[in-house]
Amino acid sequence: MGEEAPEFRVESITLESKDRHQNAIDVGNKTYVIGRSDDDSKSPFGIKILDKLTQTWVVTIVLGAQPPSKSHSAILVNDEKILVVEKGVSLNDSIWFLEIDTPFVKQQRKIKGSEVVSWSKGVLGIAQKPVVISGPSGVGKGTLIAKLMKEYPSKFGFSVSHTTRSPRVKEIDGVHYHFTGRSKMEQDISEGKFLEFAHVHGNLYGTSIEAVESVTDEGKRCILDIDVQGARSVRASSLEAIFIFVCPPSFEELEQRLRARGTETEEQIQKRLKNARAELDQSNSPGLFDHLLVNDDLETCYENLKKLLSLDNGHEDLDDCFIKDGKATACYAILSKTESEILLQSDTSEVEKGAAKLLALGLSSLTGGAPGRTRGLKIQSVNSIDNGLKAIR
Ligand SMILES: Nc1nc2c(ncn2[C@@H]2O[C@H](COP(=O)(O)OP(=O)(O)O)[C@@H](O)[C@H]2O)c(=O)[nH]1
Ligand SMILES: Nc1ncnc2c1ncn2[C@@H]1O[C@H](COP(=O)(O)OP(=O)(O)O)[C@@H](O)[C@H]1O
Repeated sequence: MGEEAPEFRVESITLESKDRHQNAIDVGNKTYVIGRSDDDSKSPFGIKILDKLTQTWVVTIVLGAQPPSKSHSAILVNDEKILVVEKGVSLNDSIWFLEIDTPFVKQQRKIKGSEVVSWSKGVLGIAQKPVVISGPSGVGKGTLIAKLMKEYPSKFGFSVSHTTRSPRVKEIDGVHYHFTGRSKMEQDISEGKFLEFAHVHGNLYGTSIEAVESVTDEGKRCILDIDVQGARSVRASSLEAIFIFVCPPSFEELEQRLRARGTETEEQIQKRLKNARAELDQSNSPGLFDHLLVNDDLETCYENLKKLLSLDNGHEDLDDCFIKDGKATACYAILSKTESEILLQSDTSEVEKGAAKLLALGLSSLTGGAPGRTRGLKIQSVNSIDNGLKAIR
């Protein structure tokens, strides 16, 4: 959670501050003041909003992971978000969006009854859609996912959920789940760190935004094993995914598999079976699941799952960006803007070291956004100012 500005009247504020650590952006009746108020690089990266009509600071909740606290430049992209470009960090870490009025921010404003803004980190290229796998306990979701991860370790990554349930004998913290306490998890949920959460079989389960984004950042396709309530929440979120429901061949077979697994007490098995009936009923909810898979013979089901995944035409187009070395330190500042592109200019000293003088940042194919990353950024180097002007015309 970010800094909360106290509500007090201000007679005037100096918005044209030369302080390179702070920017002021006017949007309608508000002024967004972004950055540190002093030269101390350890001080937090603050956001303050001034209501220009009443000349008061608005108490604001800041959601999302924050940019590194370096110097930056900022520009309004549209009514929904502000682009913030950090200097002195790697290019991969330098592009951020402060969402001020996106659908997510509007929803959070309603929920929290307070002014809300949210950070979303900009990421080059488009990732493949995550895959949500749901189905009753004991149907074989974990078995299918384990097979997929074993056969394609570099293609798929598992979204490690948080849960308040106790670990089973062979489960490893951080691998199968992040095992956590209820109050800590509830606190993180209230701070907007979770994409979805649900009470399942008497425990709290949830997918943190970081769990999904860290898999996608590695260039892998993310697999989520979540219950039907979670699938519904993800459907309603900004995360575009493919939704698969795994059914048992019969209820008796499901019961047998649950018992044979031997990981639950009789009481827990009964609870899981009762919930299974409700989940099976919901699998036909209109518009919820894209595919139903029957897990009768394991190998046949696995082959069908693979077919479904290769049918999807999501694609990684990381190759169509010019900048391959996103890890090198970047010292770019915003130079100008059009509808679809923003031109970034590098420090002279960095240009002498071989950095491109100008970069064109394409904004036309952005996807996602808070509470996760903003994807689909395209960056191209531009050889000269003349070309740069052509690029932004
Ligand atoms: N909504 C939601 N459900 C989850 C999450 N992680 C696991 N689940 C679901 O919680 C239920 C119980 O999972 P678990 O305790 O591992 O038992 P199992 O399904 O019997 O193996 C399953 O339906 C999972 O799909 C999560 O992050 N969010
Ligand atoms: N097609 C199948 N036929 C028979 N047993 C299966 C099949 N798929 C999974 N199993 C077994 O059923 C049990 C439950 O599977 P699991 O993957 O743990 O289910 P889930 O993750 O959906 O709760 C495990 O012991 C697993 O080995």
